[in-house]
Amino acid sequence: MLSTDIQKLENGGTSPRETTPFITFVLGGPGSGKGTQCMRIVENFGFTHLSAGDLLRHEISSNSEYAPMILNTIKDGKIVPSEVTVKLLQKAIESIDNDKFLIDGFPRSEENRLQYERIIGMEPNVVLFFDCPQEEMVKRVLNRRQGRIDDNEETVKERLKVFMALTMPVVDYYAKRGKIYKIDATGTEDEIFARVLPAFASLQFEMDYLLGHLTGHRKFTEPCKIVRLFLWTVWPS
Ligand SMILES: Nc1ncnc2c1ncn2[C@@H]1O[C@H](COP(=O)(O)OP(=O)(O)OP(=O)(O)O)[C@@H](O)[C@H]1O
Ligand SMILES: Nc1ccn([C@H]2C[C@H](O)[C@@H](COP(=O)(O)O)O2)c(=O)n1
Repeated sequence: MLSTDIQKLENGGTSPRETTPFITFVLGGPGSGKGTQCMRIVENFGFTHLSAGDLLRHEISSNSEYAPMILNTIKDGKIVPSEVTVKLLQKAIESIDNDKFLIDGFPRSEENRLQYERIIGMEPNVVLFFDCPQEEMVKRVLNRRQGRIDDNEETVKERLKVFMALTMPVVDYYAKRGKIYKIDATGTEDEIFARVLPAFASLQFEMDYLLGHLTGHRKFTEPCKIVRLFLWTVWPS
């Protein structure tokens, strides 16, 4: 057995990395605009976008052993067993050479979250929550017209029920830990992205610091900015 394989087992299956990646979970109801905004975050901040739904749809189209079960679960608007989804995420994270991941549509339930903690274990640094009224989500899903088997009135009703019953407790869990960044997901795509931008602008220093990307003069000037901001907060002039 290679030493990297041993380390892999000790890490619960995840390959050793030089730095722990910066992980952002992206949550919100069906059609709240998660995927749309993730594309913009990728363009602007260099994240790799991993959509749990896309990984599962890819399994269906590649006819894997799980394909029939995943297809039926998605058709019914329910949640695929966490072992399957977490394994797909783990494989994707291990195979991609980036240190910033946007994990979209995950964790969808407490079971998803616990399985992720057991197998992958990298704490999310921040959790974006796209907050959208149900009527707007239904309108967007029914207008999507991308041929998805779950974009119909009956399935969307079930997905909304599942979202309220199983995903909202995950949002509450991260809110209690101060990790939720809630975004009003109404309005145009541009208006919503304008609300997303400040989240990443304020995280830029933390990301660069944790990932060891502060180089040259920024090693000195960035901590100085934080100290100045702190002093200004305590003793505004
Ligand atoms: N601000 C917006 N206003 C109107 N339509 C939007 C807006 N943002 C996204 N859409 C459209 O709504 C549909 C759903 O958006 P998107 O796929 O990004 O949502 P999602 O949260 O990823 O959905 P799901 O969880 O069902 O995959 C898409 O057709 C998208 O083009
Ligand atoms: N963590 C997840 C993510 C997705 N699914 C299934 C059930 C969803 O309705 C469907 C589509 O996902 P979306 O593209 O809307 O994010 O995929 C799941 O079971 N577990």
